Amino acid sequence: MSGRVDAAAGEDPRVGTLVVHRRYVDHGHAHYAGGLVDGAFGLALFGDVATEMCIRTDGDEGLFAGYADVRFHAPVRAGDVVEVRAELVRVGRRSRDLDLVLSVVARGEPTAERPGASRPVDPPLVATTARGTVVVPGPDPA
Ligand SMILES: C[C@H](N)CC(=O)SCCNC(=O)CCNC(=O)[C@H](O)C(C)(C)COP(=O)(O)OP(=O)(O)OC[C@H]1O[C@@H](n2cnc3c(N)ncnc32)[C@H](O)[C@@H]1OP(=O)(O)O
Repeated sequence: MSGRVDAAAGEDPRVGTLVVHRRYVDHGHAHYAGGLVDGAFGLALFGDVATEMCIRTDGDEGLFAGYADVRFHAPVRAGDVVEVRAELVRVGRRSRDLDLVLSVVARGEPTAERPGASRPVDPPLVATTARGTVVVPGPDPA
């Protein structure tokens, strides 16, 4: 897995912070016909990228409070390489809202002759999107 963080200007200086992870979808995750991966796999990756976001913005792993508007736009398959992005879009007192996107950036195309054949997916295929809310600890009482 790789990670990258950028910050952009916003009302709260943390708004616009971006965290990106990449991950190979190993064949142990294939759950349905055709190597299809279950939707919960993507939600677990959203949890990981949200955790790094909380670490970056608040010095704590945070806790996921909920998801809104989870959408599965396209399948994720074993052998894919996926990119997961979290962008901080709102900072509350202890809550933080994240826009979450999982895209397929490479996909396996195995054949009998070349079982390892795979190609980059360009532009990336948006597979799953959601809005998530995480909660971090409040400031220590003085
Ligand atoms: C990102 C993680 N590292 C990885 C995970 O995925 S953790 C695994 C899944 N999550 C959990 O197991 C968390 C279980 N839930 C809890 O522990 C608690 O419910 C909570 C910590 C998430 C919230 O509890 P509490 O601290 O008592 O909340 P409040 O004091 O009432 O509210 C604090 C702020 O959070 C907002 N909020 C609370 N619940 C929700 C919700 N379901 N959806 C959206 N927002 C929620 C609440 O509005 C407060 O916001 P502000 O502080 O005013 O900004």
